[in-house]
Parts: sequence; C-alpha cells; structure tokens
Amino acid sequence: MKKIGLLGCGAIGTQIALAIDSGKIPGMLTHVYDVSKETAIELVSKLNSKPEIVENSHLLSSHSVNIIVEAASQDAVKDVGLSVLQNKRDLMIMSVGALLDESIYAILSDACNHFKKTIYLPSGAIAGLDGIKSVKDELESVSITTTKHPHSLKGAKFFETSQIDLDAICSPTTIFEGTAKQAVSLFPANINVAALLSLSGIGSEKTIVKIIADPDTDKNTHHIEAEGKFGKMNFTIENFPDSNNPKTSRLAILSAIETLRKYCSDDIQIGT
Ligand SMILES: NC(=O)C1=CN([C@@H]2O[C@H](COP(=O)(O)OP(=O)(O)OC[C@H]3O[C@@H](n4cnc5c(N)ncnc54)[C@H](O)[C@@H]3O)[C@@H](O)[C@H]2O)C=CC1
Ligand SMILES: O=C([O-])CC(=O)C(=O)O
Repeated sequence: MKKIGLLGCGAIGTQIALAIDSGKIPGMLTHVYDVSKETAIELVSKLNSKPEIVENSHLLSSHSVNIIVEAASQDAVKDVGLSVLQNKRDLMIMSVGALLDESIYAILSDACNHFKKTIYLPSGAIAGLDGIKSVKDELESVSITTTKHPHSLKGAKFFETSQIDLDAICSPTTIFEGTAKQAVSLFPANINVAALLSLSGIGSEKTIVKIIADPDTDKNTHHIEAEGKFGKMNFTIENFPDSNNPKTSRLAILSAIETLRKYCSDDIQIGT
C-alpha cells in the first residue's frame, strides 16, 4: 500500500486525509505537516488512523513515504519541491502557480528526470485539460474568465497596489485582465487553474486571464475558450466553493482525491 505525506492541512488537505482515512483512497497517510501546528493537530483529531505530525516541511520526505501531497501554498512548493524529489519521493502539487516561475519549473522538471520521480498536477477546479493537451500544437488562442464573489478574492497581493475596494462592488466588475503569468503572481490563492491551463497549452504569456468580482454569485465559475487549427473548445465550470475556504472550489478537492486514488490503485486508467 502506498504511503503518503501531506503538506498543508487546510481545506484541500483535510478532505484528502479524510478520503484516505475512509478507504476511498487506498493508501496510508503516515506523516503530515502544516505551518500552523494547531491546524495539523485539528486534522489528526478527525482521523481514525493517526499520522505523525512532523516538525518541519523538509522532514516529511525524509520518512519512507511514496508521495508528498502539497496543498499549502506556492511558497511551500518553491521551498520543498526539490528536496522531495531528491529524497526520491513523487510529488503532487495543488499550488500549481509556483511552476510558472521558469527557474522553479526547470529545476523540478530536471529533478524528475534525474531521480526518476513524477510530479502530478490534478486538473484542479477546471475541466477540459485533456482536450487542451491533445490540441496543444494547434492552439492559437486560450483564455480563462474566472468569476468569484468579492469575499473569495480578499487578501490577494493585487489589492496591495490597486485602488479597487472589494466591499464597494455592487455589480459584476472586471478587476483584472492580463496574462496568466501576471494573474498567478497577483492572485496566488485564486487562479492556479490559469497555471494548469498555461502548462497544458500555449504557456503563461499567451494564456489570457480575466477575473470578475460578482457580489451576486454563490459559485466560482471558470469559462475557458480555446481556438486553433483543430477548431474551437469552450468549457464553463460552475463550482460550488468549499465551505471551509470559499476561495477553493469543491471540484479542486475532488480532483485531488481522484488523482491520488489513481496513484494508489492498480486499475484501468480512463482519459488522455
Ligand atoms: N490547482 C487548483 O485548481 C487549486 C489550487 N488551490 C491551491 O491549493 C492550495 C491549498 O488550498 P486550500 O487547502 O484551499 O488552502 P487553505 O488555506 O485552506 O489551506 C492551506 C494550508 O496550508 C498551510 N500552509 C501554508 N503555507 C504553508 C507552508 N509553507 N508550509 C506548510 N503549510 C503551509 C496553511 O496553514 C493552511 O492550513 C493553495 O495554494 C490554493 O491556492 C486551491 C484551489 C484550486
Ligand atoms: O478553486 C478554484 O475555483 C480555483 C482556485 O482557487 C485556484 O485555481 O487557485
């Protein structure tokens, strides 16, 4: 049975841990870490099979786990990604925006080759990446329009320099238009999906992102349009936010659980 180490015990980490504990994911959660020890303790208290809480993130991969599951932050990926691979563990990343930093991408990609380990990026809060990957060489344009409630956008780095007052928004308002590269750095906890789309398609400088704050929505909606020699693809995903973290969609959690379930199972693999 595969052994799993978990980095980040928040909304996604908790649901992954519960899915392992219930047997939905046929693996064993042996070690966890969160920068907030209280959060890690709270998670462990919910589990029947108790993992060990380690004292720092680098210790996670020093134990004999098969995979480290990151559900923490872009900084956590930058901090521990390489050492996980050097310790010959696979890595699953949710804070995919970290990989739009070309030097991080190159270091982690080289390390995968060198240490014969794999990084898994679940499709997260969007659908359609199978199609985008297949038509990659024929893509001419890709865009994603993300609509969230203003509360779900709060705290983003973007607002450190913007004049926009999220509390004053009373109708759907476009607050950002730019490249995926810019979006991921200004909204690190909101638009990892744009990083997934960029990495599957034509890159972060050519993938266009629009972010709309809508005070009347109860969903996190992602609308993707892709066009090229192959034809056109449009996807709209209307996600319910997670009740513990409204920035994060329920689909992102379910996609992480499914990726890990597949990793832990010997089974028929469906899709590209
Ligand atoms: N790929 C995708 O489609 C999606 C990705 N995400 C990303 O996944 C990550 C986790 O999301 P949630 O669980 O909803 O967030 P959350 O905020 O509920 O939980 C994150 C947890 O990680 C901990 N943490 C933060 N930095 C850390 C570090 N350096 N080392 C150890 N622990 C650290 C926090 O204390 C917190 O308990 C976030 O970066 C989020 O932006 C979220 C939704 C969709
Ligand atoms: O969960 C979502 O809808 C998208 C999200 O937060 C992200 O991509 O970082």
